[in-house]
Amino acid sequence: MNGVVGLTISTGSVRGLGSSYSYEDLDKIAQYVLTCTKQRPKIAIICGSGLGGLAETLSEKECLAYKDIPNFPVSTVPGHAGRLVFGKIGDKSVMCMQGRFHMYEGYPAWKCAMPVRVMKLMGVNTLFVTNAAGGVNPDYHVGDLMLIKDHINMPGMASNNPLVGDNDERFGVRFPAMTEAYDKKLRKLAHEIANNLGFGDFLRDGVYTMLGGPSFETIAELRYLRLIGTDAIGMSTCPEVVTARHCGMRVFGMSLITNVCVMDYEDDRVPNHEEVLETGKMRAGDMELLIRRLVSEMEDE
Ligand SMILES: O=P(O)(O)O[C@H]1O[C@H](CO)[C@@H](O)[C@H]1O
Ligand SMILES: Nc1nc2[nH]cnc2c(=O)[nH]1
Repeated sequence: MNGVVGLTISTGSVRGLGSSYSYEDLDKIAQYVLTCTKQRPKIAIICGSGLGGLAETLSEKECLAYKDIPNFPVSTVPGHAGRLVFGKIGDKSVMCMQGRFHMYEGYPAWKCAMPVRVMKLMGVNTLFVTNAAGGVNPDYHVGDLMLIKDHINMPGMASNNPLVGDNDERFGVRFPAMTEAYDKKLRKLAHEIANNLGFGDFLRDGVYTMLGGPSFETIAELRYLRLIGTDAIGMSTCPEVVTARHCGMRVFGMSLITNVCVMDYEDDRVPNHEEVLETGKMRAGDMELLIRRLVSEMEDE
């Protein structure tokens, strides 16, 4: 397959840390992907666990399996189809990742986020990230939609930041700010649209925390996460968002609360991935509607 684009992965970071894909390697992947679609999207959407249905709603749909893209990772998790879907929402070209990469699959943080750099090199300037998450905030209910206003990147705090390693200034600066990781204007517009759609009762605004997974949290861990300001907990998203902000992309994030996080030793409920996927089915339609409206109504960058 490498022969398709003549891509061999180059030396990588001098100290063996961080991405082993150079700017040129990623650009070859981006140019290859562009040969597989007539769309030239400026908007990309990463679909979380069980949330890939949004990609099915695109018009003029074209699909490209990750396994058919030279040097692209592959999805290993149920609920992540493992393909790029190109098409249109209204008159806007978009691309969806129907399935993302997680650190618990064995991918380092930079590799989880590597598709974001490919998107950037394809011309994308706005990234939508969605995920399935557990509700840590006791006021949250299963089926709530949470607009992500900020995140706590736990793996990143332990040096599993996707930007670890040599910095290529063509992507961004060595020390990027993350104070406004999630675009305020898009969040405001999403609130307005959600209220018009009658979603006010189940729309939240909160802080997403990423843990590496794949085990769900202990009760003591959940109590700690709440203390530090977590509203929703998951195992993804932060590497993608940090990488997107590093290369100057505008980011909008949304979590679907798929399960309650049990924080009481007397409570026998346990989280499981099947429940996560089931909740996705229950609320996915509303999430899709909100994102489609947002894409249609937002200003181009
Ligand atoms: O974050 P996404 O990919 O939506 O998936 C979430 O759901 C899975 C656990 O059920 C984990 O992968 C967690 O991160
Ligand atoms: N870590 C974590 N990830 C999730 N993804 C969906 N639900 C959960 C959860 O409760 N915890």
